[in-house]
Amino acid sequence: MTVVSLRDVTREHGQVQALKGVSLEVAPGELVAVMGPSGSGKSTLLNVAGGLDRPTSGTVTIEGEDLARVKDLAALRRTSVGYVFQDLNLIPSLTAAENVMLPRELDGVRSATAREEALAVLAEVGAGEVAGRFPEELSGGQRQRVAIARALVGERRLLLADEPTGALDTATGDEILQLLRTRCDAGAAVLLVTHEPRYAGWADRVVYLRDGAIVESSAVRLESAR
Ligand SMILES: Nc1ncnc2c1ncn2[C@@H]1O[C@H](COP(=O)(O)OP(=O)(O)OP(=O)(O)O)[C@@H](O)[C@H]1O
Repeated sequence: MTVVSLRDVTREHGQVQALKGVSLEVAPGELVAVMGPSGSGKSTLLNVAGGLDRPTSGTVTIEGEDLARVKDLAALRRTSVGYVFQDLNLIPSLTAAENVMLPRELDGVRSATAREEALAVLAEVGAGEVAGRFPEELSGGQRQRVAIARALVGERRLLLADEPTGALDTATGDEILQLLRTRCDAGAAVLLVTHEPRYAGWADRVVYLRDGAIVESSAVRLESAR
């Protein structure tokens, strides 16, 4: 079964057609890079795919569930979808571990269990030693790892990453991509927005958007990039 499927999706903002009939499916274990010029609809595609934004027309399904029919979309998002945003959105008054625990606690997982899970996933992303620190005490790369840990916790099957390598140096960016790739190889589906051909080289498939439409889709998976 595909993890996420978009069928003939449009998204209009007033006169602006951010997406014009996009169809896309991402399977378990597949990393799809989304590329295209600024304003081509990449972030809109990601938001619609993850149920953060609703399409004007067309259908979005996550693990077979039509998002238009899901009663508790927030709960589905918390259990199935992990987001890594450009601006990270870490909560400044919470430590790294508490930030990672939060989505699990919102799902009713006991604090002690949520903490154990958070510490395990922070260790997995190489941020175990900063678990007790607040976001402002972390470097950009550490913050990004914490944000990724928060997206991974709870074994969510769909990961959406919008320029997760942002302003990071190449070595740190490669490590972040490696983390996404590892989760993907373990069965998650990943949609990655990137401007960098270097990072698209980690993908199984690259989808190019222009003016809200997919203009090209190509298999890549350059083994030499890894
Ligand atoms: N809330 C909104 N209201 C009005 N227009 C919007 C809104 N969100 C996006 N748009 C417009 O939709 C189009 C697609 O925007 P989107 O952010 O998806 O592009 P993008 O490819 O992610 O761009 P970038 O690479 O610069 O982040 C743009 O023309 C943008 O101005």
